[in-house]
Amino acid sequence: MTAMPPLTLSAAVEKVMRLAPVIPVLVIEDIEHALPIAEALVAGGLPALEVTLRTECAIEAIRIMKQVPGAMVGAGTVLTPDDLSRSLDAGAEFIVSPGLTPTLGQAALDAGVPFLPGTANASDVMLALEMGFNRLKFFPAMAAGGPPALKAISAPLLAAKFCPTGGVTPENAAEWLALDAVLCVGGSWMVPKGKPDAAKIEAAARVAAGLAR
Ligand SMILES: O=C(O)C(=O)C[C@H](O)[C@H](O)COP(=O)(O)O
Repeated sequence: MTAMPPLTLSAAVEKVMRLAPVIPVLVIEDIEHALPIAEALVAGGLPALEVTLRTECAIEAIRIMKQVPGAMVGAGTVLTPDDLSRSLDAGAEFIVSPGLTPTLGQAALDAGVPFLPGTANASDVMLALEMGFNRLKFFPAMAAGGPPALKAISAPLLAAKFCPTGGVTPENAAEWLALDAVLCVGGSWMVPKGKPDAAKIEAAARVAAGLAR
């Protein structure tokens, strides 16, 4: 793949972030769950799906979820260039990481893939900006200080826009989405552990998709 210049990649990340107010963060324990979960989330209005590489079947889940019309499937918990390349081989359309290392950032730039690196403080954001990334995850959002922390961090770093993730809930999502620096939030609450209940997942997705921003 030809590497895209960083600005184009930022626009591509922003497109993913603007698909819906919430990006579901998914931990797929059983490959049989992948299709019903993706179908229910997309039906409920959440097309961007982040499949975390925390389970054995995550890479296969990316392949399967991509079959759902309208789904935009990305990989989360991408920690190394090897994780990144396995995700891309499976067809991941965007990459999310809990943090940022120069090695991983460079691998994402070389691959020309939309990349949402995790940041938790001003230095993290400055490193990301230095590398050409300005659409960022804020992680762990609540533990790192919640909305007041992100408001303070983003005030001098105007180029950066965020997807807070980690401790975001249906109760606090609106407060995050009201911040100027926030384009969307990430969260796992729409899909509880265990055998998926498609109707419940779709209903939770519909509420999440209806959040104002
Ligand atoms: O796996 C990753 O790449 C992460 O960075 C962590 C996830 O974003 C959070 O674990 C989601 O947090 P909750 O919505 O509080 O469950």
